[in-house]
Amino acid sequence: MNPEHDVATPTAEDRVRIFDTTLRDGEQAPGFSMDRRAKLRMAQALEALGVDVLEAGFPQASPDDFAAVSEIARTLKTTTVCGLARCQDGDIDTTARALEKAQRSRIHVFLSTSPLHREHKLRMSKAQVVDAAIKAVERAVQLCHEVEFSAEDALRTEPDFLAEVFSAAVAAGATTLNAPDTVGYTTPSEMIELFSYLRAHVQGAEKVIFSSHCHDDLGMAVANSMAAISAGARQVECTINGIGERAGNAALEEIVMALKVRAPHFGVDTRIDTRRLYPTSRLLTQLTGQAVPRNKAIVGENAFAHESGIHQHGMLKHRGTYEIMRPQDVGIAETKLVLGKHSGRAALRQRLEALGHAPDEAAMEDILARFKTLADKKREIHDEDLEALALGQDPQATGPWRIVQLNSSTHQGSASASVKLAHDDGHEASEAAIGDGPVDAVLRAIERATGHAVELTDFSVRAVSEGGDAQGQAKLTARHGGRDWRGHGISTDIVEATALAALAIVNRIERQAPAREAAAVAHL
Ligand SMILES: CC(=O)SCCNC(=O)CCNC(=O)[C@H](O)C(C)(C)COP(=O)(O)OP(=O)(O)OC[C@H]1O[C@@H](n2cnc3c(N)ncnc32)[C@H](O)[C@@H]1OP(=O)(O)O
Ligand SMILES: CC(C)C(=O)C(=O)O
Ligand SMILES: [Mg+2]
Repeated sequence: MNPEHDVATPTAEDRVRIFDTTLRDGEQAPGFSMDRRAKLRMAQALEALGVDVLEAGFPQASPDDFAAVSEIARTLKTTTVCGLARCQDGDIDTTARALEKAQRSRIHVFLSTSPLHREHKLRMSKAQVVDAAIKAVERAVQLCHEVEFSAEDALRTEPDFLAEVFSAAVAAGATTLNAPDTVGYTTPSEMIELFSYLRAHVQGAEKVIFSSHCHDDLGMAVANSMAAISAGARQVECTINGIGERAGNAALEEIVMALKVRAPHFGVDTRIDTRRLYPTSRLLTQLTGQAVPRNKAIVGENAFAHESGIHQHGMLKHRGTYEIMRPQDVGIAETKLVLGKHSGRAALRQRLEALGHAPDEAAMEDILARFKTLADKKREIHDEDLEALALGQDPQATGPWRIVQLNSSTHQGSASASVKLAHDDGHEASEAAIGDGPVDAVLRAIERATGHAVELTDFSVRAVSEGGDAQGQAKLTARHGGRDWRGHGISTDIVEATALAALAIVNRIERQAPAREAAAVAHL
């Protein structure tokens, strides 16, 4: 790329308003419904993130959505709170009531303008559409601080008719004009063409803010939003993690970071505190139960993780070789070099050294060979595997402890568990414990029986098969001796899966302790 071309044409306004619709368009997609408590929590996080306008819901949709919008309107301090309404008196009045307590309120009225929607969905003529838009904006203007008008399916609307509707909406009092690509059909060059056309042909264009609202059906929502910005849009509508109808909306975090990382190219900025992007994304996944893909830009688990040796080697020399932004800038603690079958010597040695091992060249060759064999079998190699390799042990060994018997029960809020364990040296240990739940109780019983105290730092259970006898996989991370240890167990019973995972950790600790002591003595 020639850096000389990397400069945007300067525009009069250098700030893009972020209009977040996670709680409206995002929430209306299957699988993403949130109740009002969840919506309020998310709204507070979005205000802390620094969004300019927060579309809190569609108050006419349901009593709970009305209550959610009202509560958000009452709670937020600096963010403009917005509610969506059809061009119908009932919707507009309900939305106004929901927004009554907002420090700054916006009613967002919308109406389809494309021929397909006019003829088949609304059964309205062009004149009727213009008339309905004017009446709705005029009514809304009386009831809130500011009004946004959206021409649904704008990108499949005749441009001259779109300019006519928008001109009428401005005359009626709308101050933001939104041209949504409702079905994610358009391309970046078409976006530039349309926004340039609208800015030149809408009467009163100089008094209003043009906005884009892109869907991701063809995977171009963010690219189209960026194109709209480069053609003068100064509001973009987007959602955390890109959630929204069908394939979703443009992802907020991607737009914001594109504007930041490529600042000289776009020449405009936002008010977003980018360090809150990752925590906000995580909060949404917790509230909806919908995880983001590992390879999701900015907030996915792999966004700042590298497994391949060539990339890891480059990263160890200069992080700029394979990362265009710092993880800390989006709220992620650090870059991860994940060890797997694609890794090489450089990353392996770096991790071994971090764990306190300094193998010479010959030992390193041996560890590398065993590492590759293990990595072919196991997807990721963790610190405890490396420890075993460095200490000349078999990382896939099991024991010395195994479960002979396990019982757990829950009664009126209290849980207890008992375990009988057998050790390779022939002795058996039986212990019982109570806990906050059966999982906690079984962990306490195992600690007592084995004599190893482990502090649980992460715990997850997920189904690995379907049906009534589905297998559950428990994954535990525990802190012991100043480092993390991982274990996993699979069973149709999640308490047993947890016990197996805990025992895997205890066994690793016990297998490695004598070898580590011997290694330490050998170094003296
Ligand atoms: C592109 C978008 O994302 S638009 C927003 C989509 N979001 C939602 O629909 C979520 C909330 N929606 C709802 O809860 C319900 O659909 C409601 C409460 C709005 C309406 O429910 P109902 O009255 O039962 O109508 P229904 O949903 O079956 O059909 C929609 C009606 O709105 C009309 N309509 C659609 N858009 C508009 C509009 N912008 N302005 C005026 N009328 C509209 C349709 O023509 C249809 O009218 P009809 O009942 O006279 O045929
Ligand atoms: C209501 C409008 C803005 C919308 O969500 C769309 O057209 O996609
Ligand atoms: Mg939409």
